[in-house]
Amino acid sequence: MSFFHAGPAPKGLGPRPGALRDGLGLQAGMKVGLFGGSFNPAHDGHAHVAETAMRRLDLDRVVWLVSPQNPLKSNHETAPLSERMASARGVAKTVGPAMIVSDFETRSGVQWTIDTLRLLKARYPGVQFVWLMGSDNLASFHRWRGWTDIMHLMPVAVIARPGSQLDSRTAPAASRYARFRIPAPRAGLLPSLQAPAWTYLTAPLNPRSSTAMRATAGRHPAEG
Ligand SMILES: Nc1ncnc2c1ncn2[C@@H]1O[C@H](COP(=O)(O)OP(=O)(O)OP(=O)(O)O)[C@@H](O)[C@H]1O
Ligand SMILES: O=C(O)c1ccc[n+]([C@@H]2O[C@H](COP(=O)([O-])O)[C@@H](O)[C@H]2O)c1
Repeated sequence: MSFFHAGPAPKGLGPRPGALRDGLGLQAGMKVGLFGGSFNPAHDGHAHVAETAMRRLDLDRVVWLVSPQNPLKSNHETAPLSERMASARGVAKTVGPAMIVSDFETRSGVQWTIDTLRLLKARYPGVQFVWLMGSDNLASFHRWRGWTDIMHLMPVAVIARPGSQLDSRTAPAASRYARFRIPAPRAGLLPSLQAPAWTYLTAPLNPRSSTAMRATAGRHPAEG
């Protein structure tokens, strides 16, 4: 199992003996954010999501799950996994030692988030997981495979992203699960709640996107 801790484990939360063999080094009782992404490349918007979730949900760890390939995106622009892992490691390091960057999905041969989350829940029964995503993904969440199963599997925290806030608040997933929404000031309770439970964390916003970074990187210097 390949994984990467972005620094020494925080004091008192180091992996127990044998934890490295388990893969991610997660221990029962930990509150852990699962942050899936293409990270093509990673950027400070991702750091913003991880930091916001750590602070507002009072998490012990955030696992950056570098996806083999978003099943809803075209693969022709997706950089090799090794490059995206390196990119995610570089950015995760800026957030701190509670970040874990993992190719768990590739190693496990899964692509759909529902399968990933079921595997992780089965493997770490005592861990309190929360699925993390930007609000653009809440807007299209009803198109994900088994999205209602995801809602019933673990709590979900949505971090506001510029350009998708209105969309996501009126999204089918938001309406369908409106009565399970936890007000943001009580988001610290989320990891310990039984699913379905979700929250929407607003402001401050970070405008960065991988698409914009790829566009800039691809532009000829003379184009400015
Ligand atoms: N600036 C941001 N603010 C809030 N959430 C973000 C931000 N950037 C990315 N995310 C979230 O991070 C997760 C992984 O995103 P991803 O790796 O696809 O980056 P991206 O910038 O959205 O990429 P692309 O532009 O290629 O679609 C998604 O849940 C996405 O919503
Ligand atoms: O399982 C699905 O149907 C599904 C559809 C779209 C995206 N996802 C996951 O959502 C996460 C964010 O994807 P992306 O490409 O926006 O970074 C990543 O872990 C994807 O595997 C999952």
